[in-house]
Amino acid sequence: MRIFGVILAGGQGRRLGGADKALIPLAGRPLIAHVLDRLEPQVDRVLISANGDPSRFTGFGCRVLPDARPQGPLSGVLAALTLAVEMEATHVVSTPVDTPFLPGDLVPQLLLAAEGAPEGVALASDATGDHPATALWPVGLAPALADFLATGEARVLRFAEAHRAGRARFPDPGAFRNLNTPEDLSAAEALIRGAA
Ligand SMILES: Nc1nc2c(ncn2[C@@H]2O[C@H](COP(=O)(O)OP(=O)(O)OP(=O)(O)O)[C@@H](O)[C@H]2O)c(=O)[nH]1
Repeated sequence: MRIFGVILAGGQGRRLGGADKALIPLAGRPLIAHVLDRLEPQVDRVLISANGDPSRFTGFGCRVLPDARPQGPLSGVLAALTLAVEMEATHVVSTPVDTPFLPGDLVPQLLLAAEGAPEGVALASDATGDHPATALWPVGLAPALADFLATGEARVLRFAEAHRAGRARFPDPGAFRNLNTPEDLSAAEALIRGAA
C-alpha cells in the first residue's frame, strides 16, 4: 500500500475576504503548516492542491498540483489521483487546508472503514455529521471522478455516496473543526494557545 495525502488549498476563501487560506497565520504559523504536521506522519507523501503561483509553497517541501479546472475540492482530488496513478501509489487521502486539528489516527481509521466499503472509499464522520472532503480514495476511481466532474457536478458527498463510501467515525467533535471566518480563526487560536 502506498498512500499520498493531498491538502486541498484551491478554494477562494471568500468568507475570509478572499485570503489565501493556506498561508493565513494561526498561532504564528501558516494554516497549512498545522495540517501538514498532522498529515505528514500518516502518509507516504503529501501533495498540495492549489492554483496560482506555486512558489508561495516552496518552504513546505511538497509538490503543488494545479486544478485542470477549478470545480471545487474534487478537482484537487482528481489531480492527486492522476499523479498517484503515475507514481504507483494505491490511495489518496484528501483533507481541506482549513482543518488544523486532524486526528492522529485519521489514515488508519479511514483504511479500516474502507475495508468494509464495497468500493474501498471512506470518509470522515463525527457527531456533527460527515466531512466528505476528508476521505480515502483508491486510485482506481480516477476515471469515474473525471467523468463525474465532466458532467458539471462537483459535490463531494454526492460522488462519495455514488461510490458507496464507508464512514470512519471519530469521537472528538473538534477534530474536523474548519476555519471559515475570522471568528473561527480567533477561536482556533485561543484553543492552540490554551493547549500550549
Ligand atoms: N483544489 C481545489 N480545492 C478547492 C476548490 N474549492 C475549494 N477547495 C478547497 O476545499 C476546501 C473546502 O472549501 P470551502 O470551505 O468550500 O471553500 P473555501 O475556499 O475554503 O472558503 P469559501 O470561499 O469562504 O467558501 C478548502 O480547503 C478549499 O481550499 C477548488 O476549486 N479546487
